[in-house]
Amino acid sequence: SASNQNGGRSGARSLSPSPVSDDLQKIDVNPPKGTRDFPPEDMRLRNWLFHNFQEVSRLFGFEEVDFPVLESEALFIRKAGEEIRDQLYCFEDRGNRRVALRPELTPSLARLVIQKGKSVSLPLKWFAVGQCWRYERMTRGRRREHYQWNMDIIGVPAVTAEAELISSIITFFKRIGITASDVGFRISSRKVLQEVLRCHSIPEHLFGKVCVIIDKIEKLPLDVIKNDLKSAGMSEAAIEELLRVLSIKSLTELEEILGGAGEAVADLKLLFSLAEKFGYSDWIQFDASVVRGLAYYTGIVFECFDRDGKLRAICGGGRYDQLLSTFGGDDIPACGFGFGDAVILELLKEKGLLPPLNHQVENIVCALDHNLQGAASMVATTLRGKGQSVDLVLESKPLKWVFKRAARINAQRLILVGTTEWQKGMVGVKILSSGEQYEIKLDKLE
Ligand SMILES: Nc1ccc(Br)nc1
Repeated sequence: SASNQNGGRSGARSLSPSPVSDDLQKIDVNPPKGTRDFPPEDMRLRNWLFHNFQEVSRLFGFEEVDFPVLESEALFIRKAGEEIRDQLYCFEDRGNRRVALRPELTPSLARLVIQKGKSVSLPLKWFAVGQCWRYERMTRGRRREHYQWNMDIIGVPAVTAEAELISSIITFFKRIGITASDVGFRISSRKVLQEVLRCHSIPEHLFGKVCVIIDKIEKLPLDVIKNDLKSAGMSEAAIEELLRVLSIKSLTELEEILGGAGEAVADLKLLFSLAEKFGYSDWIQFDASVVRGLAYYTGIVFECFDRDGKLRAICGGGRYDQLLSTFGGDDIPACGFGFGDAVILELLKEKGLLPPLNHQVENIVCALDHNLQGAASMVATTLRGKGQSVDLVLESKPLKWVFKRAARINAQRLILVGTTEWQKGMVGVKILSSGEQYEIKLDKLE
């Protein structure tokens, strides 16, 4: 027989609504390419990590700030050929504005400092933990978002600020069990590059572009680096001298080449002597090849690496004394770092240092009769009022189910609300670890 639109026989009118309407469609339940969900077990690890970020920031007297994930694209448009620019997650909004998902936090921080102007007193010590984005066309399976911890000191020209920032990162590492045997900091100053470029009369405006090219020295063949430097306007002689200086691994040798009068050597010597006083000399080394890939750094730059050499940089940062003035703000010195949430977790996994983090609830409360559901809600509310966590069983369930759930949520106590006990104003308590059980007046329960 002919089937009607509901798949039934002709003449027989289906009373139920059509099984499949136009609105229903099977959606992709995975998150967008390059992004992550945080189911409870991953969220617990993320919260643990962020709690340590926040605790260290508190120990160092920093104030928390945040900014919109969506920013004007103009904040990130720099002409130095940075990867961060090539991968900008940008679009035109419905108001025809060019906007971007922030790829980093520093420009937003600079914008807010300028916005605050004279209403804030320097130095500012601000920190943020925020999601940052990049759009990689060729998703080589790489992520398009990560969370970054940033700490920034605004208004301090001396390298005491950089020494403090490095100390904060080391404090974080110590909190989570990472030692100087696991990781190290490579430290240099872009003033090294600057002094070499000046010796060869390379114009200042090429500085950022040259730094971005040099940052790729470990990732690209040397002849590509040389060609890029030549295209950027450097002579063969300047390139050779630059590469020679970049291979220096000791401050003594650097001083021999650059002399002791320049800012680069002075800054680095002071930083290493402060490190001695902080007690973290074992964590750091001078390495002239460190330049970092952001165009706006102007002085000390540093990055943290895993000594086994298996992972990408764990974090990085430096001084950016010109950024605020390039945004039209005053000439205010600044330095900071970014610390992503991904590589550190890979390192902790490598080192067997991931913390055991289970869901835990102090109480599971269950009515033994459906007429006592209200009473169970009162018990739950009483306990919650005393700061106790409660998983309230919300439907009539067999006790076997309740015990299974109690085990699954790592409940410490089972509170049973039964008719006989409740008539006496009492509830049943079972300590799930020991099996001990007793009855108690509700107002005595704590
Ligand atoms: N800048 C940036 C943003 C997002 C990811 Br994932 N990596 C780097």
